[in-house]
Amino acid sequence: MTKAELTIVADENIPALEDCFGDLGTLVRLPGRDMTREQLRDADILLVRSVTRVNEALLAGTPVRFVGSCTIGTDHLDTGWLERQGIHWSAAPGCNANSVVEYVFSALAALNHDWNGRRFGIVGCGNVGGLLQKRLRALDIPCAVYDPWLPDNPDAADLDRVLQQDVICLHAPLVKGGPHPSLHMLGAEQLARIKDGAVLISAGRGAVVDNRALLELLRRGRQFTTVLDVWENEPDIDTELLELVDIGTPHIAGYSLDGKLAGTRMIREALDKSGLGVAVGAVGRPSAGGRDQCQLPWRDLSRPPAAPGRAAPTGVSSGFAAMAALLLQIYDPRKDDQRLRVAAEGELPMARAFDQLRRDYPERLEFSHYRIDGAVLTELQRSQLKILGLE
Ligand SMILES: NC(=O)C1=CN([C@@H]2O[C@H](COP(=O)(O)OP(=O)(O)OC[C@H]3O[C@@H](n4cnc5c(N)ncnc54)[C@H](O)[C@@H]3O)[C@@H](O)[C@H]2O)C=CC1
Ligand SMILES: O=C(O)C(=O)[C@H](O)COP(=O)(O)O
Repeated sequence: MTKAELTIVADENIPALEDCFGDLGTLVRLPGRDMTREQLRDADILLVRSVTRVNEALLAGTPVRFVGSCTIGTDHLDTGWLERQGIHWSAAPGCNANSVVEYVFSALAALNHDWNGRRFGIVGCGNVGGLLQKRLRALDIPCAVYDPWLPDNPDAADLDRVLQQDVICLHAPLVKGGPHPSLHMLGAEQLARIKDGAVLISAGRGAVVDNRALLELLRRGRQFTTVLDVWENEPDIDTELLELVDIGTPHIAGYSLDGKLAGTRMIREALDKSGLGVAVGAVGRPSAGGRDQCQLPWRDLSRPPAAPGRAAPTGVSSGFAAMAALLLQIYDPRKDDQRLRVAAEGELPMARAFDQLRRDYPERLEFSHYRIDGAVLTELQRSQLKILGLE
């Protein structure tokens, strides 16, 4: 790219855009869900999140040479087509993995479902599932892992065995072809194998679970607890399914501020590495130094938040509930669940309400920003909270 200034078209929901890309040229912010080819007529760089389908229909005939998705998932990118066109692309592997793992523990805390003494099943053991497995191992909690691409995982098991565990966490990407497709990997047959009393947490991609089959099962009164962060047909999710799940959230498991900023920063780094933009940055408008600015939010984040920076005693003084209450002071997924249920009852069509909740998502910082403040906890609980990231 040899233009003095680049045109960067970006999803308006990407944080720190100015900090991370402002030195390169003109930033055009657009709603990600509705981007059109016409809007990319002058774009050199396209920055998206998971809601923009990036394919021939969007990009053919545009000058876009670099596509960056500030997300872990890549199922919205037609990577084959991009590569055939010589369009450089990058996603942000692992950027919000910690946020998703914290969502899992927060959901269990919200359900007052003590993880001690339970057995976990993990489906998909990459950055998210792998981090969850690492935390569980540190907590001395057994787990079984189904990931057909990782047969040597020390906890490797087949899917059936994983579905027999007490807490089943789904973190597989959406894969439609190849030897191990994940589309509807949990259909009626697999869902029927989940034990009564178990907890199913789906935080990978919605269509890994056949939502209709799940709805049928829940309608028939199956007694396992369901936590859905991801849904089929987002943003127009099935509101009857929402009514029947125990916790339902609008695809925000990865929405810690830390995770979102990491996504933006990783894409800037990928752009720099690609060589498509660095030279332009040097001859472009005077800059305070793009990459340094890009670090700024990180320095800000290293300060404890104004309030609350501490998780303090809550009146719940014993057992798992005390530990759960502390975690819920930091992040309580039931608040996201409530907002989604209220939105589903409101005047906006579901799809718009779902997207609006995601766009206006409140700032959420990860556990590592918090310190325990004089709560009455056992040594075991303190060490568990430390493993989860609190001091
Ligand atoms: N709810 C949310 O907010 C978020 C959801 N995600 C989703 O979670 C997915 C996983 O994230 P990462 O672990 O970071 O991705 P990753 O790419 O690091 O790991 C994915 C793992 O899934 C495995 N896998 C592939 N096909 C599978 C199948 N059919 N069955 C079981 N495992 C399979 C792969 O071998 C790999 O180890 C992402 O692809 C994304 O779709 C990611 C971040 C946030
Ligand atoms: O990183 C991913 O993959 C995710 O699922 C994101 O957290 C989803 O966020 P949006 O890209 O849809 O804002």
